[in-house]
Amino acid sequence: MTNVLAIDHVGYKHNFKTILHDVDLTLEPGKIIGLLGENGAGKTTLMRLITGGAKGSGTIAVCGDTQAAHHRSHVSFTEQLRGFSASTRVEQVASFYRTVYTDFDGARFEELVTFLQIDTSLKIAALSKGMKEKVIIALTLARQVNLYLLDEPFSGIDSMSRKRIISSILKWKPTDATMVISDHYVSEIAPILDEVVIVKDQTVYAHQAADDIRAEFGVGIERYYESLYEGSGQRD
Ligand SMILES: Nc1ncnc2c1ncn2[C@@H]1O[C@H](COP(=O)(O)OP(=O)(O)OP(=O)(O)O)[C@@H](O)[C@H]1O
Repeated sequence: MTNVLAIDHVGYKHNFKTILHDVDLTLEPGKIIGLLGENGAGKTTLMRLITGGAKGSGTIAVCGDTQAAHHRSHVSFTEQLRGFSASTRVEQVASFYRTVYTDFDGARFEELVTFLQIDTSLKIAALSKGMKEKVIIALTLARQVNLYLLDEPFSGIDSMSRKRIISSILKWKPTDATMVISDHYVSEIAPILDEVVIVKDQTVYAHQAADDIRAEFGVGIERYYESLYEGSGQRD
Protein backbone atom coordinates (compact mmCIF):
# COMPACT_ATOMS: atom_id res chain seq x y z
CA MET A 1 0.00 0.00 0.00
CA THR A 2 1.31 3.49 -0.85
CA ASN A 3 2.56 5.45 2.12
CA VAL A 4 0.29 8.35 3.05
CA LEU A 5 3.32 10.54 3.52
CA ALA A 6 6.94 10.29 2.42
CA ILE A 7 9.22 13.18 3.36
CA ASP A 8 12.72 12.98 1.95
CA HIS A 9 15.55 15.31 2.99
CA VAL A 10 13.30 18.28 3.57
CA GLY A 11 14.68 21.56 4.84
CA TYR A 12 13.18 24.97 5.50
CA LYS A 13 14.78 28.33 6.20
CA HIS A 14 13.17 31.60 7.20
CA ASN A 15 15.21 34.80 6.85
CA PHE A 16 18.37 32.68 6.41
CA LYS A 17 17.66 30.91 9.72
CA THR A 18 17.36 27.13 9.53
CA ILE A 19 14.02 26.07 10.97
CA LEU A 20 14.11 22.45 9.77
CA HIS A 21 16.83 20.44 8.07
CA ASP A 22 17.29 16.95 6.71
CA VAL A 23 13.80 15.81 7.66
CA ASP A 24 12.94 12.25 6.63
CA LEU A 25 9.60 10.80 7.63
CA THR A 26 7.37 8.07 6.26
CA LEU A 27 3.83 7.50 7.50
CA GLU A 28 1.68 4.49 6.67
CA PRO A 29 -2.09 4.55 6.19
CA GLY A 30 -4.46 4.09 9.11
CA LYS A 31 -2.33 5.46 11.94
CA ILE A 32 -2.72 8.10 14.62
CA ILE A 33 0.57 9.92 15.11
CA GLY A 34 1.53 12.28 17.92
CA LEU A 35 3.77 15.09 16.67
CA LEU A 36 5.62 16.30 19.74
CA GLY A 37 8.22 18.95 20.36
CA GLU A 38 8.80 22.05 22.46
CA ASN A 39 7.57 25.52 21.49
CA GLY A 40 9.21 26.68 18.29
CA ALA A 41 10.54 23.20 17.43
CA GLY A 42 8.99 23.37 13.96
CA LYS A 43 5.81 21.25 14.19
CA THR A 44 3.53 23.82 12.54
CA THR A 45 6.18 24.53 9.92
CA LEU A 46 6.37 20.81 9.12
CA MET A 47 2.59 20.68 8.69
CA ARG A 48 2.65 23.76 6.46
CA LEU A 49 5.35 22.14 4.32
CA ILE A 50 3.18 19.02 3.97
CA THR A 51 0.11 21.01 2.86
CA GLY A 52 2.19 23.08 0.44
CA GLY A 53 1.53 26.22 2.52
CA ALA A 54 5.29 26.68 2.95
CA LYS A 55 7.98 25.86 0.43
CA GLY A 56 11.24 24.22 1.42
CA SER A 57 13.91 22.04 -0.12
CA GLY A 58 13.67 18.28 -0.60
CA THR A 59 10.71 16.11 -1.59
CA ILE A 60 7.32 15.57 0.00
CA ALA A 61 4.99 12.95 -1.43
CA VAL A 62 1.41 12.77 -0.16
CA CYS A 63 -0.24 9.52 -1.32
CA GLY A 64 2.61 9.19 -3.81
CA ASP A 65 1.98 12.65 -5.28
CA THR A 66 5.00 14.98 -5.07
CA GLN A 67 3.24 18.04 -6.56
CA ALA A 68 2.72 20.49 -3.70
CA ALA A 69 -0.26 22.06 -5.49
CA HIS A 70 -2.13 18.74 -5.24
CA HIS A 71 -1.47 18.17 -1.55
CA ARG A 72 -4.47 20.11 -0.27
CA SER A 73 -6.76 17.65 -2.03
CA HIS A 74 -5.31 14.79 0.06
CA VAL A 75 -4.76 16.66 3.31
CA SER A 76 -7.18 18.24 5.76
CA PHE A 77 -5.37 20.77 7.95
CA THR A 78 -6.71 22.67 10.95
CA GLU A 79 -6.79 26.02 9.16
CA GLN A 80 -7.50 28.91 11.47
CA LEU A 81 -10.54 31.02 10.54
CA ARG A 82 -8.43 34.07 9.71
CA GLY A 83 -9.60 34.29 6.09
CA PHE A 84 -13.20 34.91 7.15
CA SER A 85 -14.62 38.21 8.38
CA ALA A 86 -15.79 38.33 12.00
CA SER A 87 -19.41 38.67 10.85
CA THR A 88 -19.35 35.34 8.94
CA ARG A 89 -21.61 32.71 10.50
CA VAL A 90 -20.29 29.18 11.11
CA GLU A 91 -22.88 27.79 8.65
CA GLN A 92 -21.50 30.15 5.96
CA VAL A 93 -17.96 28.93 6.62
CA ALA A 94 -19.24 25.35 6.19
CA SER A 95 -20.90 26.32 2.87
CA PHE A 96 -17.60 27.75 1.73
CA TYR A 97 -15.83 24.50 2.64
CA ARG A 98 -18.52 22.52 0.79
CA THR A 99 -17.87 24.60 -2.33
CA VAL A 100 -14.09 24.50 -2.17
CA TYR A 101 -13.60 20.89 -1.07
CA THR A 102 -15.50 18.25 -3.03
CA ASP A 103 -14.64 15.77 -0.25
CA PHE A 104 -16.45 17.87 2.40
CA ASP A 105 -19.14 15.63 3.89
CA GLY A 106 -22.08 17.82 4.95
CA ALA A 107 -23.81 15.02 6.90
CA ARG A 108 -20.61 14.30 8.82
CA PHE A 109 -20.23 18.02 9.57
CA GLU A 110 -23.77 18.03 11.03
CA GLU A 111 -22.88 15.01 13.21
CA LEU A 112 -19.70 16.74 14.36
CA VAL A 113 -21.41 20.03 15.27
CA THR A 114 -24.03 18.10 17.24
CA PHE A 115 -21.30 16.12 19.04
CA LEU A 116 -19.28 19.26 19.74
CA GLN A 117 -22.39 21.29 20.65
CA ILE A 118 -21.68 24.05 18.17
CA ASP A 119 -24.36 26.58 17.28
CA THR A 120 -23.72 27.08 13.55
CA SER A 121 -25.85 30.22 13.41
CA LEU A 122 -23.26 32.07 15.50
CA LYS A 123 -20.94 34.61 13.91
CA ILE A 124 -17.19 34.03 14.24
CA ALA A 125 -16.98 37.16 16.41
CA ALA A 126 -19.34 35.55 18.92
CA LEU A 127 -17.29 32.37 19.34
CA SER A 128 -15.16 31.88 22.43
CA LYS A 129 -11.59 30.61 21.89
CA GLY A 130 -12.65 27.06 22.76
CA MET A 131 -15.74 27.21 20.52
CA LYS A 132 -13.59 28.45 17.65
CA GLU A 133 -11.25 25.47 18.16
CA LYS A 134 -14.27 23.15 18.09
CA VAL A 135 -15.49 24.70 14.81
CA ILE A 136 -12.01 24.20 13.33
CA ILE A 137 -12.02 20.54 14.45
CA ALA A 138 -15.48 19.99 12.90
CA LEU A 139 -14.44 21.59 9.59
CA THR A 140 -11.20 19.60 9.48
CA LEU A 141 -12.73 16.22 10.29
CA ALA A 142 -15.74 16.71 7.99
CA ARG A 143 -13.46 16.30 4.98
CA GLN A 144 -12.89 12.75 3.70
CA VAL A 145 -9.16 12.62 2.99
CA ASN A 146 -6.13 10.38 3.44
CA LEU A 147 -4.22 12.60 5.83
CA TYR A 148 -5.46 14.81 8.68
CA LEU A 149 -3.10 17.33 10.26
CA LEU A 150 -4.40 18.63 13.59
CA ASP A 151 -2.16 21.41 14.87
CA GLU A 152 -2.73 21.84 18.61
CA PRO A 153 -6.44 21.23 18.11
CA PHE A 154 -7.37 21.23 21.79
CA SER A 155 -5.45 24.29 23.00
CA GLY A 156 -8.44 26.39 24.08
CA ILE A 157 -10.83 23.58 24.84
CA ASP A 158 -11.90 22.77 28.42
CA SER A 159 -10.52 19.54 29.86
CA MET A 160 -13.85 17.67 29.89
CA SER A 161 -14.60 18.40 26.23
CA ARG A 162 -10.98 17.64 25.35
CA LYS A 163 -11.18 14.17 26.88
CA ARG A 164 -14.52 13.51 25.15
CA ILE A 165 -13.13 14.57 21.74
CA ILE A 166 -9.88 12.62 22.14
CA SER A 167 -11.70 9.45 23.15
CA SER A 168 -13.98 9.59 20.11
CA ILE A 169 -11.48 10.76 17.52
CA LEU A 170 -11.20 7.24 16.07
CA LYS A 171 -14.89 7.42 15.18
CA TRP A 172 -14.24 10.40 12.91
CA LYS A 173 -11.13 9.04 11.20
CA PRO A 174 -11.71 6.99 8.03
CA THR A 175 -10.07 3.57 8.65
CA ASP A 176 -7.27 3.97 6.10
CA ALA A 177 -6.62 7.63 6.80
CA THR A 178 -3.71 8.77 8.93
CA MET A 179 -4.06 11.51 11.50
CA VAL A 180 -1.18 13.60 12.81
CA ILE A 181 -1.91 15.47 16.04
CA SER A 182 0.51 18.03 17.46
CA ASP A 183 -0.19 18.67 21.09
CA HIS A 184 1.41 19.68 24.35
CA TYR A 185 -1.08 17.63 26.41
CA VAL A 186 1.01 14.51 25.83
CA SER A 187 -0.51 12.37 28.57
CA GLU A 188 -4.05 13.06 27.32
CA ILE A 189 -3.45 12.02 23.72
CA ALA A 190 -1.01 9.19 24.53
CA PRO A 191 -3.68 6.44 24.84
CA ILE A 192 -4.89 6.90 21.24
CA LEU A 193 -1.47 7.14 19.56
CA ASP A 194 -0.03 4.41 17.34
CA GLU A 195 3.23 6.25 16.73
CA VAL A 196 5.15 9.21 18.05
CA VAL A 197 7.24 11.66 16.03
CA ILE A 198 9.50 14.00 17.96
CA VAL A 199 10.71 17.26 16.38
CA LYS A 200 13.92 18.37 18.07
CA ASP A 201 17.19 19.96 16.98
CA GLN A 202 15.46 21.25 13.81
CA THR A 203 14.65 17.79 12.50
CA VAL A 204 12.62 14.63 13.07
CA TYR A 205 14.68 13.39 15.97
CA ALA A 206 12.73 10.22 16.69
CA HIS A 207 9.90 8.21 15.15
CA GLN A 208 8.73 5.29 17.25
CA ALA A 209 5.71 3.03 17.52
CA ALA A 210 3.89 3.71 20.79
CA ASP A 211 3.98 0.00 21.71
CA ASP A 212 7.75 -0.12 21.11
CA ILE A 213 8.27 2.83 23.45
CA ARG A 214 6.46 0.96 26.21
CA ALA A 215 8.26 -2.34 25.45
CA GLU A 216 11.78 -0.98 24.74
CA PHE A 217 12.01 1.82 27.24
CA GLY A 218 9.51 0.58 29.82
CA VAL A 219 7.98 4.04 30.16
CA GLY A 220 4.91 5.86 28.95
CA ILE A 221 5.00 8.21 25.97
CA GLU A 222 5.10 11.35 28.10
CA ARG A 223 8.10 10.11 30.09
CA TYR A 224 9.89 8.98 26.90
CA TYR A 225 9.29 12.40 25.33
CA GLU A 226 10.55 14.22 28.41
CA SER A 227 13.62 11.98 28.59
CA LEU A 228 14.66 13.04 25.07
CA TYR A 229 14.74 16.62 26.27
CA GLU A 230 16.71 15.68 29.35
CA GLY A 231 19.32 14.14 27.04
CA SER A 232 18.89 10.64 28.42
CA GLY A 233 16.63 9.28 25.68
CA GLN A 234 17.68 7.20 22.73
CA ARG A 235 17.25 7.98 19.07
CA ASP A 236 15.55 5.55 16.73
N1 LIG B 1 6.72 32.54 8.32
C1 LIG B 1 7.42 32.63 9.46
N2 LIG B 1 7.66 33.83 10.01
C2 LIG B 1 8.39 33.93 11.15
N3 LIG B 1 8.91 32.89 11.81
C3 LIG B 1 8.70 31.68 11.31
C4 LIG B 1 7.94 31.48 10.11
N4 LIG B 1 7.88 30.17 9.88
C5 LIG B 1 8.56 29.59 10.88
N5 LIG B 1 9.05 30.49 11.74
C6 LIG B 1 9.88 30.19 12.94
O1 LIG B 1 10.09 28.80 12.91
C7 LIG B 1 10.23 28.26 14.22
C8 LIG B 1 9.30 27.08 14.35
O2 LIG B 1 7.97 27.55 14.51
P1 LIG B 1 6.74 26.57 14.53
O3 LIG B 1 5.51 27.41 14.68
O4 LIG B 1 6.80 25.65 13.39
O5 LIG B 1 7.00 25.73 15.87
P2 LIG B 1 6.03 24.79 16.71
O6 LIG B 1 6.81 23.55 17.01
O7 LIG B 1 4.75 24.60 16.01
O8 LIG B 1 5.82 25.62 18.04
P3 LIG B 1 4.58 25.72 19.09
O9 LIG B 1 4.55 24.43 19.84
O10 LIG B 1 4.96 26.86 19.95
O11 LIG B 1 3.34 25.96 18.29
C9 LIG B 1 9.95 29.40 15.17
O12 LIG B 1 11.19 29.89 15.60
C10 LIG B 1 9.24 30.41 14.29
O13 LIG B 1 9.50 31.70 14.78
